[in-house]
Amino acid sequence: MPSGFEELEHKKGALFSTSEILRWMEEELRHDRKVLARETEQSLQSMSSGERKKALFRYLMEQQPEYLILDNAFDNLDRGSRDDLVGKITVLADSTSLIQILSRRSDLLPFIDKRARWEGGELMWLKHPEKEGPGNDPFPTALPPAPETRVNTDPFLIELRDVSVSFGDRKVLDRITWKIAPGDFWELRGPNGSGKTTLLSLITGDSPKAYGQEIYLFGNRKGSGESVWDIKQHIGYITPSLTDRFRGYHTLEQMLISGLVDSIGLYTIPTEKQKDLAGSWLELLGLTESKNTYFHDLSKGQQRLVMCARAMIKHPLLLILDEPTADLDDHAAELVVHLVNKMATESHTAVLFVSHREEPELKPRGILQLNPTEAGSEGIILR
Ligand SMILES: Nc1ncnc2c1ncn2[C@@H]1O[C@H](COP(=O)(O)OP(=O)(O)OP(=O)(O)O)[C@@H](O)[C@H]1O
Repeated sequence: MPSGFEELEHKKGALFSTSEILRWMEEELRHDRKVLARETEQSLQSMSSGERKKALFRYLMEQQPEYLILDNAFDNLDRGSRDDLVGKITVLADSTSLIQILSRRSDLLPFIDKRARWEGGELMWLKHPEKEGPGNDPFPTALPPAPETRVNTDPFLIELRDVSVSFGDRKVLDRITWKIAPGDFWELRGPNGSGKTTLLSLITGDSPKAYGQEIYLFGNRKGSGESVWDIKQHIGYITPSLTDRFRGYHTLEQMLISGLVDSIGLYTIPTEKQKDLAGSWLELLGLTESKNTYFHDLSKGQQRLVMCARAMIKHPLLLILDEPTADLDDHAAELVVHLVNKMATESHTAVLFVSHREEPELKPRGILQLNPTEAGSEGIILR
């Protein structure tokens, strides 16, 4: 037991974390055993991240732990689900010891009275609240140019007309009409389970639910014979889980160049032109000295910046950033938001930012809000 936690030594503890959810998902897939959501037919895999968190919390409460570790408990939660969880935790705090691990200062529960910082492999107990970091422009150089000029004559990259999606009886999207034009900067908002991931999968060509609907992707009507590849070649995409697909040893330079050839890892010898372009991105990120460093040796925040740069390096027509600040601390999240603002303003790429957490520094020019109703979520354009 680390110093400071001796009183919990022989007590029964429980862990509320994303890794626990992943563990139960694995259990469900491998052994076909439902533990977290026994009362529903639905698999954990198909649940929204908010629904999974609720299921884990319910299960842990049944175990009646004497202390509970909350590992970034509010990541991936919208405001309503977060308030709901804060309420439950506040009640629990009367009878149970809590250890809150957090990366974003705004997540700190008001009644947590002892604080420590994890630094250099050690726990440092804090006497005073920490100060905010400085807010200078972290990326002063210009955005590296597109490797080739693309000619796009379509007025809209994406067009959805009255698109509805249901899974069995569950109505998820209700008559969504939305257009993304070249160079737009959109934020997609909506509470947990409102259908954000479902909507993204219609745009990326990954959902069979797109068939038979009026959806136009990069000038083609969906279902007109285009392949998923035809769609994906126009899209740069990141989700936090994409990082997990890069197993093995890839240097930063290789990681960036792999974004030009759309591969997970680099299996061709890069040209000098590709190396120069990767060099310009490394300079922008302040990582020039680290060009031969392995991606997995970077901090999580640096990895996320590199993943954003990798998705943007070819200046795709559409860049989709799905929860790009999830699991990051304040400073790292701020850097990602600055980089996204820069990519949106200094390029012709349309940017779509999806996040539960309101990022105050994000400067989208349009917001699509999904509002759940009985008939599925309606899409409201806020700006
Ligand atoms: N394959 C599926 N089968 C059954 N239900 C599904 C399936 N995929 C999604 N759903 C349901 O559709 C709803 C919308 O899910 P979706 O993942 O799109 O929401 P979300 O807004 O991305 O949520 P979150 O922000 O929590 O990730 C949820 O209630 C989810 O359980």
